[in-house]
Amino acid sequence: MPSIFSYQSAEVDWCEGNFEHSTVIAEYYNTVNGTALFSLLLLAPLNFLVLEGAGVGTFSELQVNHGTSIAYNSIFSMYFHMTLSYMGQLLDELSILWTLAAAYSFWYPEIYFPRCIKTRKHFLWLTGITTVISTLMSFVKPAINAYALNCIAFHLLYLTWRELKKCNDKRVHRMAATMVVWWVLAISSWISDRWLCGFWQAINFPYLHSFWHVLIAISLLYCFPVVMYFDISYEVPTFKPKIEYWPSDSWPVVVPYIVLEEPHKQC
Ligand SMILES: CCCCCCCC/C=C\CCCCCCCC(=O)N[C@@H](CO)[C@H](O)/C=C/CCCCCCCCCCCCC
Ligand SMILES: [Ca+2]
Ligand SMILES: [Zn+2]
Repeated sequence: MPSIFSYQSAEVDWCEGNFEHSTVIAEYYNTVNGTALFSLLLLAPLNFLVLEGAGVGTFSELQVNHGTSIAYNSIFSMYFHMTLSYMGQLLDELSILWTLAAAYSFWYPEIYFPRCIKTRKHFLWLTGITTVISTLMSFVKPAINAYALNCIAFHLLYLTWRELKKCNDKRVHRMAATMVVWWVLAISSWISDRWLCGFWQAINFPYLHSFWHVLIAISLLYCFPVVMYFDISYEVPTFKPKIEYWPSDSWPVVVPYIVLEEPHKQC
């Protein structure tokens, strides 16, 4: 019986051939492109500086904490693709589950709480209990965990749509549209790698999962400011958040971030 740390003991094996470029790294390109998530960490210092300057410390702390958990996602993803071990798969999936749980706990707008939940503290308990149960269930059939995690994106899409209906800030609509386009490209790559591997191998291009890593990281780069925009609108209604791009709007490659303007609430 192989150990849970053994190479290739995971239930899942991605389309890229194993040990083709290295004797210690099972899926070379999937491992290397796992670093794409680190690029998300750019967001943490940028928003930290801007929001701290405006005296809204709590948001920046959350950003930094979130940056840390995304760093873990990135490290566990690389470990998984390097070893294709059962432990690697669970660390990868469970770190995503707990990062999403933390994001929901802090940023899920109160107006969408279930009727029986009256305070954010109660919501924290609900999220915590749901996450612990999901963690235990994830050992039953690890191969379906990633599908379940991907379904959460549909809930995020639904929330974004509900919020956009109430919002007339064109920059937010544009940012949300950009996030969705990158996510569609990302999820198409992920599904294609899983379901059409024979085809990609036949044309000698089994690298779609490594594209997923980069595309989902870009989508999240746009997702965070959208989520923060709505959170600030609810939590600090005296400020009006505004989406800005670094280094400027006109550059082809930009990092989005939030600045705060007083007073007025638009969404
Ligand atoms: C009010 C809630 C706000 C939520 C904000 C979003 C917080 C993001 C939290 C987690 C980051 C996810 C990091 C992804 C790591 C990918 C690692 C990876 O590739 N793992 C694969 C194996 O290597 C595995 O098969 C993939 C599993 C599926 C992961 C699904 C993640 C969904 C994240 C939601 C993305 C939303 C983007 C915009 C949606 C329209
Ligand atoms: Ca493989
Ligand atoms: Zn991966």
